[in-house]
Amino acid sequence: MQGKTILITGGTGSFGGVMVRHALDRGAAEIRILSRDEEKQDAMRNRLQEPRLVFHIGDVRDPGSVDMAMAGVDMVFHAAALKQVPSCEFFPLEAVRTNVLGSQNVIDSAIRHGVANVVCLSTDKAVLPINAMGMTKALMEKLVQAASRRRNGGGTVVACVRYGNVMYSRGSVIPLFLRQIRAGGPITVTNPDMTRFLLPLSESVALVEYALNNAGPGDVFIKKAPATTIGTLAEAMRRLFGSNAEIRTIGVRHGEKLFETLATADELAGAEETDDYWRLRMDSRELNYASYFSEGRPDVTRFEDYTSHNTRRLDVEGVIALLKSLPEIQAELG
Ligand SMILES: O=c1ccn([C@@H]2O[C@H](COP(=O)(O)OP(=O)(O)O[C@H]3O[C@H](CO)[C@@H](O)[C@H](O)[C@H]3O)[C@@H](O)[C@H]2O)c(=O)[nH]1
Repeated sequence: MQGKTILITGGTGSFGGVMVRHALDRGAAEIRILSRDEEKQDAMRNRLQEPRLVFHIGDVRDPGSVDMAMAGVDMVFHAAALKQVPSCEFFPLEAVRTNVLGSQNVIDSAIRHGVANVVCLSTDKAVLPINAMGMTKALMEKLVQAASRRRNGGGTVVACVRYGNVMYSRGSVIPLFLRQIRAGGPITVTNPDMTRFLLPLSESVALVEYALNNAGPGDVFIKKAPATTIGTLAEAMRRLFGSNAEIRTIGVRHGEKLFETLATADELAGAEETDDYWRLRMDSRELNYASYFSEGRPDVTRFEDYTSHNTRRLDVEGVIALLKSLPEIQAELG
């Protein structure tokens, strides 16, 4: 990132906040934020007081505003998205407009402007998707791969990262549980046996940087992560903040799964593994169905899906230790 011009779409969100600091530390020459909300931009501008930070009001749905922000950019982190599961269930076309068509606008603009690298942020909910948010993110991954095939591996490298629940991200369950504890309860648990992967925000930034440095066209990068049940998370929060608030089961929300899948057996069969990461290679075969029947993939059965049910499971103590490592929780504990 040293000396580079970086564009972060949706850059005023949780990810953007941490990535901006990281890129500044790494010596970025200019960081552009493309987002819709002038108030959030103003808050970030005042908080950081940083001349290398340049704000663009715009929307990934509007190709013109994307082009304006893209000129002269070296690398793009595409974080703009509709990401709340329930709201996307009620407004699926809005999710298509932002997550699918908006992503295509970003990819097209980056290729047209000769940007070196684009990293698109995807989610475990894009794997075997059942809700509109996940389905539109799955389509975003397909758009990345289609663009990568068309480029025949040259020019702009467009890749994805996929991760599970980012701990303490805006609008997510951990800050909600904390607000409920502060208010004396109840702590509302949808289903205590539901599991989710847990990823500190700092690790999601590290994953994006890893993808930036290692991506080939159309790759998807995954960070191995532990998981926990939501019942365990609620209990860990209660103990950490010395609360005896009631834990109340409220039932699952629209479009929710009991567990999430970060990668399927099929994907893992062709993947490269390191200690911390999986790199899923794009299936770069030609659209030539003759070869599909003569070149099967016998290795698929050696793997099983990588899910929040079968990954390393944290108990209450494990979750408390992870929570204590988060700067936001440290600030709350004082
Ligand atoms: O009052 C509540 C609200 C949520 N949950 C549960 O807490 C977990 C996490 O919920 P939440 O923090 O709302 O996140 P998700 O709906 O899992 O989605 C988040 O995590 C995804 C990755 O899996 C990202 O892609 C999404 O953008 C992000 O909103 C889920 O099991 C919920 O059922 C509760 O138990 N009680």
